[in-house]
Amino acid sequence: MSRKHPIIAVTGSSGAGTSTVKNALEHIFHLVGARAAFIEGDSFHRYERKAMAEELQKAKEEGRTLSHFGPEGNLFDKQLELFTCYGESGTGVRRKYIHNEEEAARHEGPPGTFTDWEPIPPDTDLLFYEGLHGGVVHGDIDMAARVDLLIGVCPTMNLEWVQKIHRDTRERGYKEDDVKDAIWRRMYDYMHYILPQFSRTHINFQRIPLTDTSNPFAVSSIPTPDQSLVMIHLQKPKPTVDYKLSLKGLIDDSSISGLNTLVIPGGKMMYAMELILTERILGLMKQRGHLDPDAE
Ligand SMILES: Nc1ncnc2c1ncn2[C@@H]1O[C@H](COP(=O)(O)OP(=O)(O)OP(=O)(O)O)[C@@H](O)[C@H]1O
Ligand SMILES: O=C(CO)[C@H](O)[C@H](O)COP(=O)(O)O
Repeated sequence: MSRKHPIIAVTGSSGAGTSTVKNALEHIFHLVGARAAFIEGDSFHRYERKAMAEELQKAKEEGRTLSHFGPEGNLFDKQLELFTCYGESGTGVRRKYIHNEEEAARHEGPPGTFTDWEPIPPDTDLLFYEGLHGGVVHGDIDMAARVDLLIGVCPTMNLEWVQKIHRDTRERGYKEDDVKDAIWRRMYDYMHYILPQFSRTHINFQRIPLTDTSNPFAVSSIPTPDQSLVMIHLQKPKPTVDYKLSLKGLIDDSSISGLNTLVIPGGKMMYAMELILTERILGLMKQRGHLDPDAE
């Protein structure tokens, strides 16, 4: 945690929709005049694609677990180094993992490789991490402890798979069977490193489909916002009754379903995020003594 150099992290599994939520956050940063250093979680993978395939084969022969969800597949120490360094001095290094041809053209490197490490831009107001491990805890590594605002994006599991299957087959060129294998291979690490993060978050957003996603591999299109609800769990700080009631009043057709949970129509998710997160981000900006006077 850092008053002077805060860190905001959006954490979720592959296909959960963290990149989509990043767009809402970018909009809020623009509204409040916050300059952010953007960090992509996939850039902390340990191996490039070809090396990962070789390591996966070795792990299979040796009966070891290896996936992009766990410590063997990622440089948690390097990510912690960035979070620590940024919190202390507002500096650090970043790189990108190039997923496909489109990104390859943008970053001048082949798909499945990393760009070089480079310093993050100077004079930013906050660091924004989006990826798999914003709140991971493993051994001596406690990423969550370094994060000032940790947001979980966790659709119901079937919907998460639907989104991953669509994205990987349509945008990343994988076959359905490859995606099936990847989901299966990652399950141990999913349970041990991805899921526990959602108990450390400040807020979780969980999209709930209202169409039949019972067989994710047979779903022809991703449920639209109108075909879903969103559960918002306000974990830290615990919201007051007045705050919950005011949110309910501001979001049409919402309901309070539990002590700290609100359910809203799927189409209102971006609005709700703006409503809830803008205030929290303004709070972080105030703490560091940097606030655009027009932002409120
Ligand atoms: N709220 C949403 N409504 C409809 N579709 C969504 C929503 N969120 C995500 N999707 C769809 O799900 C797929 C995965 O979303 P996205 O790329 O944001 O996931 P991700 O968590 O960033 O994945 P990764 O970290 O692996 O890149 C995309 O096709 C996206 O359009
Ligand atoms: O989205 C992912 C993790 O969040 C990808 O699975 C990961 O980045 C590796 O990509 P690829 O298998 O295409 O090399």
